[in-house]
Amino acid sequence: MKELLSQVNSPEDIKGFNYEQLENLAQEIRDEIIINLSETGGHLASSLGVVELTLALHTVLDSPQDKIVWDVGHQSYAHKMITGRKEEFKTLRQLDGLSGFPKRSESEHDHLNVGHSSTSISAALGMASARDLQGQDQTIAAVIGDGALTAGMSFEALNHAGHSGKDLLVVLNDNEMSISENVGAMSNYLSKIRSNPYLHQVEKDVGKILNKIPAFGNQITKTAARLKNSLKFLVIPGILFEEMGFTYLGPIDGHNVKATIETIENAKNIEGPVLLHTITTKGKGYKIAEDNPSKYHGVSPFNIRTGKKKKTRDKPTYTNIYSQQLTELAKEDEGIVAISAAMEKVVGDFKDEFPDRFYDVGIAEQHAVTFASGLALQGMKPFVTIYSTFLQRAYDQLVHDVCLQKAPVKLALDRAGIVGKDGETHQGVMDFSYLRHMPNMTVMAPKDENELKAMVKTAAEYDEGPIAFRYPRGEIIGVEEEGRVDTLEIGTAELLREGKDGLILAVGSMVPRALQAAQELADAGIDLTIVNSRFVKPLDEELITKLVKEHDYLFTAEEHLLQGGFGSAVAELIVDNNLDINVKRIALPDKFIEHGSQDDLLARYGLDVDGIKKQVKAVISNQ
Ligand SMILES: Cc1ncc(C[n+]2csc(CCOP(=O)(O)OP(=O)(O)O)c2C)c(N)n1
Ligand SMILES: CC(=O)[C@@H](O)[C@H](O)COP(=O)(O)O
Ligand SMILES: [Mg+2]
Repeated sequence: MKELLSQVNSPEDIKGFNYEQLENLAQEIRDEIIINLSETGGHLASSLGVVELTLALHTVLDSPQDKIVWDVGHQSYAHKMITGRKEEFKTLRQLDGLSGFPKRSESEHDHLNVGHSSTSISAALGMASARDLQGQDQTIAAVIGDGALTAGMSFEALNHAGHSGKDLLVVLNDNEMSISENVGAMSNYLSKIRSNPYLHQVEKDVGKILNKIPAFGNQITKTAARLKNSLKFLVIPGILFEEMGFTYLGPIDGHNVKATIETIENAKNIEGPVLLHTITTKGKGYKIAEDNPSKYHGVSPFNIRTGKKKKTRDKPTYTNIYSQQLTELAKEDEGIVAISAAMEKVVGDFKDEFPDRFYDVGIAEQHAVTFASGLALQGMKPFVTIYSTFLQRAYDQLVHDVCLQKAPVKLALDRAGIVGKDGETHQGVMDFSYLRHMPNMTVMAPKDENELKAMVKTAAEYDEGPIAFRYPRGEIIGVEEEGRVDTLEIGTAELLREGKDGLILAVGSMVPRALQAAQELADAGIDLTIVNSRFVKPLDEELITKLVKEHDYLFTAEEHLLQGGFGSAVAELIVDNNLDINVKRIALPDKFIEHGSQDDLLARYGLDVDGIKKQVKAVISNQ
C-alpha cells in the first residue's frame, strides 16, 4: 500500500496533510484506482477526474456529520478509499464485494444510495431542510456532474433550493462530458463560462460598473435596467445561477487542491445556497483515458500499458443487433427516428447514418418519452432507446403522454434483466410490471437475436399504439442467422417442445435456458412442454389455455422480479379463466438484486439451467 494512503483510514486522517501531501495522496489514489480497475473493471474516467475535489471536500468538511451527496455515484471511488474501504476496494462490483456506487449500508459516509442520475441536489436540499428543522449545524454538499445537470430533476431542485435560501453547497463538477460529449443548451452555457477567461478578470469590477448606471425616469429606467441585465449576462459568469438565488463561485480548477480547498472554505461561510463551479478533466492522470474519456467512462478489465480490454467479445451484443436492424430498416423507412437519453451508443451507427433523425436529449428520460409522443402523433416512428432501469423515470409520461394518446411510440429497452456489476440501481427487472398494466401497451421479449430483429420490424410496422420490447445486456446467443426477417403476429406464442409431465411458459432470455433444462431433464425421465411466450401483453390466451388444460404442472420463467411480472400475468389468466393447475413461478425474489457478474447472479437466484432444473424437479418429484 502507498505511503500516504496507508495512513488514511478515515477522512480525519487527511486533515493534517499539507497541500503537497494532498497532491501526492491524490497521485497514490489514482494509481490505486487504475491498478484495481484494470482487474475488476468499473467507472474509471469519472473517478479519476474528481480525486483532488474529493480530498478538498473531505479536508474542509467533517464527514459524516457534514454530508457529501454524490450524484450518480460512479465517481465516488476516491471517497470510498478514504472512508475506510481501501482494503476492500479490490472486491469492487464483485459478488458480495464493495458496491460500485455509494451505499448507505456500506458506510456512514454514504448518505444516499445512488446509480441513477440527478438526485443529489433534491436529496441534499431535503437533508438541509431537515437540518434546519432539527436545529442542527451541518454543511450539506451535493456533487453533481455537468451531464447529470441536464436532467429535469436537477433544474427542479435548483429552482426549489434557490428560492428556499437554505444553506446548501452544490459543487458542479464540469468536465464537458456526459458518457459521450455533453449536449444541450445548459452545456453550451457552461462552455461559454469556461472558455472566456476575460470574464473572470472583469467579474469583480462589474458590480461597480453596473451600479453607476443611472436608474431614474420611466423609459430610461427600463432601458437602463435592460442594459444592466444584458451587461450582467455578458460579463458575469454563472449569472443564470445567481439569478436563481445561488451565490455562484468559480469557475475554478478542480485539480488545484489549494484553490479548491480555499474556495470550499469560503463557500462554507456564505449564507444561502452556493454553486461552486469546478473544471476538471475526465480521466485525469491516465493519458489513455484523458484522450478518450467516453471509451474509458466504464471499463472491463484492461491492460494498463495499452488500455486494451483483457478479454474481447466473441460475439456481437444484443445492442449491436438491435441498432443494426434499426439502421437497416431506417434506410427503407424514412419515418423511423431514434432517441437516446445521454447514451448514444445504444443506437450504434444510427446516429452517423441519419444525423437528422437521431436525437440525444441528455439525461432526460421523461422528456425523451413525451418528445417521442409528439413525433409519433405527427406521423413519425420514434424508437425511444433507453436502458430498462432508466425508463422507470418516465412512468407517468408513458401512461399520460403515450398510452392515453395511443401514440405509436416504440420503446426499445436495453439492459433488461440482470445487468450484473452495476447492481441494485441498474438491474432491469421491473419493466414487465411497470409496462404491462398500462392500457394500450404491447410488451415483447425475444428469445434470441433473430427474434429481436423480428420484434424491431414488428414495432416499426405496428401503428395501433405503443409497443415495447426488452433485450438483455451482453452477447447474443449465437443462433444461426435467418435470412428473412418476418414481423410477428401480435399476441402469438411459439410452441417449442411437447412433453407430458409439465409445461414451462418462458419469456425472453429464459427461453433457451428452459429448453436446455428440458433436454437435460428428459434424461432424468421428466418430459416437458416448452413455450416461448414472446408477448407478455397481450398473452396468447388461446394457446396457453389449451396447454394448461393438458398439463398438471405449470412453470413460468422470466428474468424479472416475481411481483407483477410475466408469471403474474399468466396467474391472472388462470384465475380469470377458472383453470385448475399447480403453478410455480420462476423469477427473481421481492428484493433489490445486488451486484455481481450476470452468471453469478443467475445462479444465485436459480435462473440458470441448473436452477430451472432444480425448481422443476422439486415440484414434480414431490408429488
Ligand atoms: C437516470 C439516468 N440516466 C442515465 C444514466 C447513465 N449515466 C451514468 S453516468 C452518465 C453521465 C454523467 O455525466 P456527468 O454527470 O457529467 O458525470 P461524469 O461521468 O462526466 O463525471 C450517464 C448518462 C444514469 N446513471 N441515470
Ligand atoms: C453509471 C451508469 O449509469 C452507466 O455508466 C452504466 O454503468 C453503464 O452501464 P453499461 O456498462 O451496461 O453500459
Ligand atoms: Mg461530466
